[in-house]
Amino acid sequence: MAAPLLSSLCCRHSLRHCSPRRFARNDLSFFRSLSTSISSEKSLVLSHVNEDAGVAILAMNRPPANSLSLELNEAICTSLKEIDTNPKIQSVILASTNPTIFSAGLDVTELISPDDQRLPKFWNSLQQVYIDLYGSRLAIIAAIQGHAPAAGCMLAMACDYRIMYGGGEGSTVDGRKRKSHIPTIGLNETQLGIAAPPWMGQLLVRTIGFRPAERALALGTLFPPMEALIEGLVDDVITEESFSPSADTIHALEKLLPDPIRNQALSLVMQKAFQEAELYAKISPQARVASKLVTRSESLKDMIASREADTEYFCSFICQDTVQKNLKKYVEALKKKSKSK
Ligand SMILES: CCCCCCCCCCCC/C=C/CC(=O)SCCNC(=O)CCNC(=O)[C@H](O)C(C)(C)COP(=O)(O)OP(=O)(O)OC[C@H]1O[C@@H](n2cnc3c(N)ncnc32)[C@H](O)[C@@H]1OP(=O)(O)O
Repeated sequence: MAAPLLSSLCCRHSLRHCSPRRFARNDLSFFRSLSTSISSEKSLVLSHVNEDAGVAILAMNRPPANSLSLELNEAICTSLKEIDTNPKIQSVILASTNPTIFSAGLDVTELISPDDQRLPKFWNSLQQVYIDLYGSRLAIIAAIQGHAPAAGCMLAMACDYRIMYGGGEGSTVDGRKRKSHIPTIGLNETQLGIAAPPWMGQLLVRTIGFRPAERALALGTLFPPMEALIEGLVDDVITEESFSPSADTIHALEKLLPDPIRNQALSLVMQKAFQEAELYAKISPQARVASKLVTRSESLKDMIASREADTEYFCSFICQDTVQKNLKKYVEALKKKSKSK
C-alpha cells in the first residue's frame, strides 16, 4: 500500500532516486538514496574531514544567527552530500561558527510578504535538510553551543546524538572568556502564533515522549540545558565542572576544524562531540546503519509521503493575513530587542 503512494508523492527534484524498493532494503543505499543534488553557496557552511578519525565537521556559517534561509538549507544538504561520498567518513559533527547561537530556526524574514515562487522552494529545502540529516548513513552529532529554537531544535533532533553547552559565568565556549550565556532549545512556534509542522512536532514526540511533547508544543517551551537533559531533548550537557579536555582530542580537533573556527578546538562541547563522533565511527557501519533504519525509516516514509501536502498547507497558512500580522510583529520585536542591546 505505502509503496505506490510514496513514489507518487516523492518530490520531483530532490527525491527522484528514492524508489520504494530502496526503502525496503536494509542497507546503506536507503540512506544514500535520500541525498539531494542541490547546488549551494559553500561559504554558508564550513566543512572539513579528518579521515584518520573517520570524522567530518559541518559548521553553519550564516551570521548573525544561522537562521535557515533557502540558501543555507541548500548549503547544508550539499555539504552533507559531499561528506557522504567519502567512504572513510562515518561521523559528522553538526555545529555553528557562532559560539552562542546554534541556529535561530527558520529565517523569519523568508515568511514575511513571501514571493510565491520562492516560498514553496524554501519550505522544500527545509524538508530536505530534515530528510538528509535524519536519513543519513552518517552518524551525526549535534554540538549545540548556543540557542536552538524551533527549526534549530529540529536540526538537533534530526541528529544521532545531542550535546549542549550548560552555560555559566565566565565560561570558555570558544576558549575566550565571556559573560554568562545560558542557551535554550525547543519548538517555540506557538510563541510566534504559528504551529510546528506535523513532522517536526512528531519528531519531538519521538524524542521526548508523548505527554512532555504535547505540553512543550502547546506552550512553545524553550528548555535551558539541564531541563533539556532531564526531558531527553539532549543527551549530554557539558560544563567546565563536568568535563575535562584531553590533549589528544584537542590535537585531533585542530586537524579537523577549518581555519576560521580552529579556536573551537578549545570548546568543551566540541571536544565531547568529537569523542562521541569517534565512538560512532568505530561501530561497524552496516550494523549501525541497519539499527538506524529500525527506528527511522517508517517515520521518514510517512513524512516523504505527505511532503507536497505539507508544502501546500505551509504556503497557504503563512499567507493568511493574521499569520502575516503576527510574524511582522514578531520580527519587529526581534529587531527592537537586538537594537536595544
Ligand atoms: C494539519 C494541521 C497542522 C498545522 C501545522 C501548521 C503548519 C504551519 C507551518 C508553519 C511552521 C513554521 C515553522 C517554523 C519554524 C521556525 O523555525 S520559526 C523561527 C523561530 N525562531 C525564533 O523564534 C528565534 C528568534 N530569535 C531569537 O529568539 C534570538 O535571536 C536568539 C535566542 C536565537 C539569539 O538571541 P541573541 O543572541 O540575543 O541574538 P539577537 O540579538 O536576538 O539576534 C541577532 C540577530 O539575528 C536576527 N535573528 C534572530 N533570529 C532570527 C530568525 N529566526 N530569522 C531571522 N533573523 C533572526 C535578529 O533579528 C538580529 O539581527 P539584527 O541585529 O536585528 O540585524
